[in-house]
Amino acid sequence: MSVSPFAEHTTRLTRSLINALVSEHDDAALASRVREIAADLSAAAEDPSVVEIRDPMRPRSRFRLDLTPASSARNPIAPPLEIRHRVRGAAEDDGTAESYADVVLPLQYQGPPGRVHGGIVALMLDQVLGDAAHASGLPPAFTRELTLTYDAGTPLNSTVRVSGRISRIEGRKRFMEGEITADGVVTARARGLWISPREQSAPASSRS
Ligand SMILES: CCCCCCCCCC(=O)SCCNC(=O)CCNC(=O)[C@H](O)C(C)(C)COP(=O)(O)OP(=O)(O)OC[C@H]1O[C@@H](n2cnc3c(N)ncnc32)[C@H](O)[C@@H]1OP(=O)(O)O
Repeated sequence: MSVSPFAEHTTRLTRSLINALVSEHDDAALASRVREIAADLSAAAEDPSVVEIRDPMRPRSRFRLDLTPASSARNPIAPPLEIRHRVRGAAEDDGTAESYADVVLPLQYQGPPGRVHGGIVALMLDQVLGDAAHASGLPPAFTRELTLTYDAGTPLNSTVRVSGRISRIEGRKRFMEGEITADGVVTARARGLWISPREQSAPASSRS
């Protein structure tokens, strides 16, 4: 579902406010940024219908009404995770359907200095693997198990790619795998199990 320009603009300004809070340690500098952001918020709220934004997110997530703290365009605590779909080709050339997002994480997502917090790494992989688990025609499923391996720091302030795909399906169970790469180097890997609740899967006679 698309998000209005006003809602997305307000989300972006709120992200800027969050960023100011973690970036500015001097109250005078913080106050200056707060005044600017407040003025922008007020100006947009004067007439939401005329608000325009550059490069709007085009949510392609399989979750129709995405309000999650992982990828919603109207939830400012979410990383700006615009999930897309592709079939791996060329270099990989295995024809596997994949969900992926290219994302830049600013300072509010920091764990160790200069690196993305491990919980945020897990959040993004959970969301992208969850999206991939809902490839067309498959019923809703929940994360049952998620195992992370942190191979290297995931950098802040530069584009990283979060990818996920189905490795195999057994009845109600979907085994998933994915990773985060920075400049083509894997920084974190995830393996997980998604399960459809019994009532959402096939009729009783064909349950697995
Ligand atoms: C509108 C936008 C929406 C956006 C949604 C975004 C979602 C983002 C991701 C999430 O946050 S999901 C939320 C976090 N996860 C949960 O809340 C799930 C909590 N768990 C459950 O609700 C239930 O455990 C679940 C529905 C997943 C499964 O319940 P069941 O009672 O149907 O499972 P059951 O224990 O019977 O296990 C099913 C099968 O898997 C097997 N199994 C369980 N754990 C396993 C494991 N770890 N490895 C291998 N097999 C396993 C289990 O043995 C069994 O095998 P059999 O069918 O052969 O008997």
